[in-house]
Amino acid sequence: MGIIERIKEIEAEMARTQKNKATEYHLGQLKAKIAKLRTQLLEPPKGSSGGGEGFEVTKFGHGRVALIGFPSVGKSTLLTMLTGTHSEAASYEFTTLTCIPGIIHYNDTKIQLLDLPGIIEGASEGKGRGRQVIAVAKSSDLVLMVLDASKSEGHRQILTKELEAVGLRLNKRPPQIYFKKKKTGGISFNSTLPLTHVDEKLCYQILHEYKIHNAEVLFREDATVDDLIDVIEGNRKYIKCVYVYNKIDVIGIDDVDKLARQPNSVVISCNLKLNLDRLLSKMWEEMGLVRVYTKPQGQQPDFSDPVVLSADRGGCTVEDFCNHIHRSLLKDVKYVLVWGTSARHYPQHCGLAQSLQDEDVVQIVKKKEKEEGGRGRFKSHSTAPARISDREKKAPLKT
Ligand SMILES: Nc1nc2c(ncn2[C@@H]2O[C@H](COP(=O)(O)OP(=O)(O)OP(=O)(O)O)[C@@H](O)[C@H]2O)c(=O)[nH]1
Ligand SMILES: [K+]
Ligand SMILES: [Mg+2]
Repeated sequence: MGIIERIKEIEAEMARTQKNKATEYHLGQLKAKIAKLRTQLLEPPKGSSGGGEGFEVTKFGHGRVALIGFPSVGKSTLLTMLTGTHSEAASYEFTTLTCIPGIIHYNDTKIQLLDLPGIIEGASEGKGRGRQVIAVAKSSDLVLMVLDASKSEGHRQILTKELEAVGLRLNKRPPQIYFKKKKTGGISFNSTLPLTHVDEKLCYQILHEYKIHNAEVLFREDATVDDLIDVIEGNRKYIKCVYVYNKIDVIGIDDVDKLARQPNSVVISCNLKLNLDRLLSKMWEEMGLVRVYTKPQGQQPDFSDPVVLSADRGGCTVEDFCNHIHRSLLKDVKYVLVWGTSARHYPQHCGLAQSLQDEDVVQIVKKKEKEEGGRGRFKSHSTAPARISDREKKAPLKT
């Protein structure tokens, strides 16, 4: 029997099993069995390179965003509108067959947007080009789930399920469970609060299913058995997702209003160019990019050429900033001066651990180098943290 058939069989058994206290342990065990099989399913077949032809696109820019959705929801139309790169759009399904990259220029950063073939129910099991598409989604920093506003609301759930089946977790953070395999000592099970979903016996049973007999487990939240399995599997990918309802030109205003109120959702129409600005600003917000402007001593910062950092990828402390400029820079840094929202006063002397925020201005003071006199406008020691305003960007920063 193939892996997919075995998954189907266990799923059928779970559906047959009534949920109650007595079956709880058995159901937990079945969940773990399915998770193990799904992980097996993800392993690339022997002898293959893993990727898929037409799907190996080099990362480019400050972040990567993938367009995921059913066929003909308007993904290619959207890519063409946002990036200017042409991607064939047509009224028939599966117009797009490979991964097509474009670049969005936004807030002086470059964001790679990827158009992909439509996926269908069963994609996680290899239907259509589902597996390649999902692999690209996993390599992204943000997923835009494109939905047809005129179609069933159920599509959002079906797609979410497909993505979850291959270990993607949308708009979730990793469960607060500490888990460490040991060589000896048996299993130690603890929690920092009362648990309502998982008890010691269930945890032992799940670990047993994974043939783990020595480990330390500490629940720091009231997590579920699915959370525990995610932590044991350890291969889950937590990605932000914005739900994009396209084609609002063909539905009534009441329905548009309802969709727009869903969490993490933006309603648009490519045909009428409606609300694309809102989509871009939502995308920007979710990516959490941090632009930092370098101010050479005695000169103006170049406000068109930021160093772009991210808390999720690589971090955004002063140290990360220095490493970004040059690996060897760090050893020469005495301290840095920071202007912007992360500074308590202007300018603030900061160490390497200081976190930077979007639109901060940083001057690096090297060892043996004299710091700037601080005569300029930013020396004004204002106590309220403030964002470098557009006006200030245009005005000369005399120092
Ligand atoms: N009414 C309406 N139609 C749209 C809109 N955006 C795209 N379409 C149409 O929807 C159809 C499918 O568009 P595509 O961009 O090819 O969709 P896709 O998601 O890339 O499709 P596949 O590549 O086949 O998965 C085309 O006929 C588009 O003209 C919109 O905002 N409103
Ligand atoms: K299409
Ligand atoms: Mg397409």
